[in-house]
Amino acid sequence: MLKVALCQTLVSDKKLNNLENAYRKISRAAFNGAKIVSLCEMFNCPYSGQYFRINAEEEDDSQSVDMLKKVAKEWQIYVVGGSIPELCENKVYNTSYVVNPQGEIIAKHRKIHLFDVDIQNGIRFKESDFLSSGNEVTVFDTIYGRIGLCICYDIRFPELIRKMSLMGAKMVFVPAAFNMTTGPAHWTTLFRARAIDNQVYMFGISPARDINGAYTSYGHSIIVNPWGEILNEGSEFEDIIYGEIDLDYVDKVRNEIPIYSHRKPELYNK
Ligand SMILES: NC(=O)CCC(=O)C(=O)O
Repeated sequence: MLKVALCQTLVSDKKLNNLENAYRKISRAAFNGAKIVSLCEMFNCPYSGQYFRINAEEEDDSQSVDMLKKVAKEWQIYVVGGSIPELCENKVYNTSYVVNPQGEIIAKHRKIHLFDVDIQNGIRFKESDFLSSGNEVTVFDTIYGRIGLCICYDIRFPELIRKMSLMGAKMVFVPAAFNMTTGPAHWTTLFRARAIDNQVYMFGISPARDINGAYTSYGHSIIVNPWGEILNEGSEFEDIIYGEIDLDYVDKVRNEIPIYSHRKPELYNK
């Protein structure tokens, strides 16, 4: 069994506090036996347009990435570093870094699908006013097997998670920050759907809810198994959510309902 932890941190506009809080939470999760620990989307600044550029960091000059490397090496764990605003050639990306137990970056995902929505009597957000989009599907290898990685709104694109599964991912991490319109409506269903669709473990990592913040996250970080069952789900408050993962169970479900050998891509991949 593999112990995974999701750190649902309360993110403020004080970057150093956010980094210290993330460092403490990751350390506690590792102390409690987690071997893979993940943070939420934009763990170093609030998920709100005005904070992205002023908190953006270049990869080789990044306090946030340095913290991820340090804590991963100290505790000999994998850290899925939620996401941060990444500055590159004057563009800002919503980027997730993954660090191995040696403290090296082994993956980097730039959010592909930007959250541009306008819901009547609900949330209006235009991420593309502030951020540029990535254009690569991200999977990475660990001693526990291949893992897929995408960010928040990316989960709404089933083809993306299917692609990761076809590339061999048995677990998919989704640092995210759903809100009070779409969170209650879709969060749980999306994670369960992607888990059942692809027979993978799905991990959703949210910031804690800050009702006074510029953006109110839903919270409810979640772990779903390949059968679509919720193994653990957080509340709206700060917390660490743990899950015991059995990767043989992925194979069991895939053998029992062999969708990968039954699929007929020649009919629908046109
Ligand atoms: N940060 C995001 O991409 C938010 C996505 C979201 O809330 C959704 O409903 O999708």
